[in-house]
Amino acid sequence: MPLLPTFTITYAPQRLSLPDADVYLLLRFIPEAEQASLWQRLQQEIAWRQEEIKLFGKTIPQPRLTAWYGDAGKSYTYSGLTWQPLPWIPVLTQLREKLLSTTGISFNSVLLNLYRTGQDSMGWHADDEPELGPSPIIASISLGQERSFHFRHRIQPDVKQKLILPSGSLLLMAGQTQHHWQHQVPKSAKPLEPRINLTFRVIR
Ligand SMILES: O=C(O)CCC(=O)C(=O)O
Ligand SMILES: [Fe+2]
Repeated sequence: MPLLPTFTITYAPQRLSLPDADVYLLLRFIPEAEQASLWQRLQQEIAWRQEEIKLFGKTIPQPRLTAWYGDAGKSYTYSGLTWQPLPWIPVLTQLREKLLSTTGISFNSVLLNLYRTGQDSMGWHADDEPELGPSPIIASISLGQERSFHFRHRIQPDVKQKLILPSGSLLLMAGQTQHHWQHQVPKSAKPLEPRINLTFRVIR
């Protein structure tokens, strides 16, 4: 299997050495002292739901809880369903503003994922829906249990990069990343604590 250069962890934003991709990791986007209260607010204030998905003609519950917030009118079509976002609430508006001051990007929607245990996961996919435009920009914040995050190249699926996303980190995916790469959060056989992930997006 072709090996990509090892990714070294620092606390400055780092660009990953992935070919055909623009991916940056900032490990301490949410300071440690703020993580517990943010976690608590998100757990309590978000309208978490377990949605169903159709897989090979069968309807099954998604292996995680989700919620969708954003500007009115910015709907999103995904798995054949069109989702209307819930209106912004202060805890999410504050994070959106923090992202604006850090990245200069004004995000208008956010998909939240709650991975309850190591058995919750997200399968291989790319966030390349037409409403995300030709170069989707996604800002992904992680809180709680650190989890593995894998990239694989679309036309050379044995070219992979594996990361750990720790609590407080920000992963930015931009440019042509979604065209050339897929990503996943695999299940873990180990018992794991819950993790909340927020993926802020720009819907056209
Ligand atoms: O949980 C994560 O880190 C990834 C979530 C994700 O890929 C998505 O919401 O599209
Ligand atoms: Fe994704």
